[in-house]
Formats: sequence, C-alpha cells, structure tokens
Amino acid sequence: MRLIIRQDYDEVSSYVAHYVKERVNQFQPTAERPFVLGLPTGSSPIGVYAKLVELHRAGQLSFKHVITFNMDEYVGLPRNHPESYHSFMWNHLFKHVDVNIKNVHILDGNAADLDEECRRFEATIARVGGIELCLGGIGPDGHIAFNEPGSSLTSRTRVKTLAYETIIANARFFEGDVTKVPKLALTVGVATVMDAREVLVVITGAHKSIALAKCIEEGVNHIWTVSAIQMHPKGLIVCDEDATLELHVKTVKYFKSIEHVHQSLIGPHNLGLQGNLLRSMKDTDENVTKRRKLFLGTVLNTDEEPPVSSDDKYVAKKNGNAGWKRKMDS
Ligand SMILES: N[C@@H]1[C@@H](O)[C@H](O)[C@@H](COP(=O)(O)O)O[C@@H]1O
Repeated sequence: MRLIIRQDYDEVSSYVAHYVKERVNQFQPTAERPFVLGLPTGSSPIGVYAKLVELHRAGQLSFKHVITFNMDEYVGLPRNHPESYHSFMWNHLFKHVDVNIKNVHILDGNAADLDEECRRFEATIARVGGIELCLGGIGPDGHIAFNEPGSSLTSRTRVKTLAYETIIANARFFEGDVTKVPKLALTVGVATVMDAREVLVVITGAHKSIALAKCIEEGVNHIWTVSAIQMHPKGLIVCDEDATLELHVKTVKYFKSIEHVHQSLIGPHNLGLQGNLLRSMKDTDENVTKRRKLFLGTVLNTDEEPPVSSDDKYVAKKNGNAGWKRKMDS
C-alpha cells in the first residue's frame, strides 16, 4: 500500500484526477475493452470530479469507453432528490462529460426487491470483467462506501443500516436535520471494493486523521473497514497534511521518502504511475544506468553526478547527521 501526502484538499483533488486520467489513457479503452471505474460520493471526491471535468473539457480525458459503478445509494430517497447519489453524480460529473449513460451504474434504492437489486449489481460488475480502478472516500469512523464499523470484510453489495455517527455526519446535507437522513442504504461490500484491481482512497481533513491512523498503523479489522486496503496488492491512499495529524512522524516520513525515491527514479511528472512505468520500461543498459544514477543521487544527497559502478568512491557510509559521505573523504 502506498500513501501519498499532499498539502491540502485542492492538491489531493488534482493529484487524484491526474492519476485517473493517466490510468484511463494508459489503458486505451475501446468499446470492446472499456475501462471500469468505481466511484464514490461525499464531499471528498467533489474536487476530483471538478478537475476531471476540466481535463475532459481540455480534451485530455474521455469517458466514452468508461463504465462506472457507484458505491452506494440511500434507500427510499427519490432518485431526483437533490441529495440522492444519482443527483450527486449527475450534477458533479456525468452531465459534464461524454460518458454513455448506458455505462453508468448506480444502485436503485427504490427497487421493489432491494436484495435482488444488490445481486444484480454484483453480477453486472462481474459481467464487465470487474472494476479496474475503484475510487473511494471514508467516513470519520473509517467506513468505506457504507460499510459501517463491524461490517464483514468479506461483505458484498447489500442493504445496510447506517450507523448513528454516519447519520449525524450526513445530516449536513439534509439541513442539519438527522430525522431527514435516510437510515438505510444499499452499498457495495468491502470485498466488492477490494476485488477491484486497484483501490484509491481519498482522505482529507483533521476529522479523518484518527481513521487514517487506524487504517494504516493498526491491524486489518472490521471496525475500521477501510483498513482492509492493507491486504490489497495495489492500494493507494491520497491524503492531505491535516489527515496525517494522528500518524506517527515515522510513518509520515517513511511514506514521503518512498514517494521521493520513486519520483527521483522516473521524474516528478509521472503522478503515481511509477510502478507501472517502471515495469513497462525496457531494461536496456542505458535505462538501468539512468535509473541507478537518479537513485544514487537521492540517497547520496549530493549535487555531484554519482557514478554508476558499484565499487566506486560512494559508499553506504553514514557520516553522522551530515548525510552520506564519499569514500575518498573518509
Ligand atoms: N457513503 C458515503 C461514503 O462513500 C463517503 O466516503 C463518506 C464520506 O463523506 P465525505 O467525503 O463527505 O466526508 O460519506 C458517505 O458515508
């Protein structure tokens, strides 16, 4: 799992939107081989959606061959209610981009048979070959989609009773009145999310800092359901500085250093796709030499171009707080 830390909400949104753009474009989706994207609601992804719309308008991203699955929907709220997740998605993303409405999948919280609706949703995801990239947000209690504390980590799409904390948190969208917040929702399960080939969770704000710490510094558990991301082979969390408040300094430094080394390996402009790009790089001698130089340059913390052979004057010799030292200086 990787953790990318950006200064604030805007930078997080920009990072995630560019990440999505890169992933979709790199995939080169077609009608026969569409890109399948999982999408969240809530205030966390609003900035991401605004940037995706900008990228679309700038001609850098098309949703023509993108199939979407939303994570959840309230039960019993009319589809055209301003706070339904149907309305949310339409207003923040779908009406602004070239997505084919037939490719949009949002659970129907007014279906006559809610269990059947959930089964149908899972079957549709399977039919299109699974989700390629699933974006998510979390509640302050660490829930992903509406997988409230105590949800099974093997859960699938189903009807869920909302936790009181979630009802209170979401009352802000219902004139601050908890009685107006629906008490049930349909939601994908934790396992549905984790089945995606890649999971990217956005976490911003000091009010989510405990959840972030629980999610990445403690064990996988069903109380903080987003902690399941620890088990995912390709999990990415993008957070802002405020959300790191409860993390150990060591944790923050570790993830920042990892990102720093990645960027030094392939350059700062390849937003988060380092793994893919590195894998796809042809390992010619020239590439190996280039990457090695970049890597050594970071580790040695020197402006001088480092050499490329292993038995050179630069050695892994720590010179107290002064950083790495050259052998000939020692
Ligand atoms: N079901 C949604 C979640 O999918 C979302 O992640 C969460 C966080 O919302 P926000 O981003 O507004 O904090 O809200 C709701 O509970």
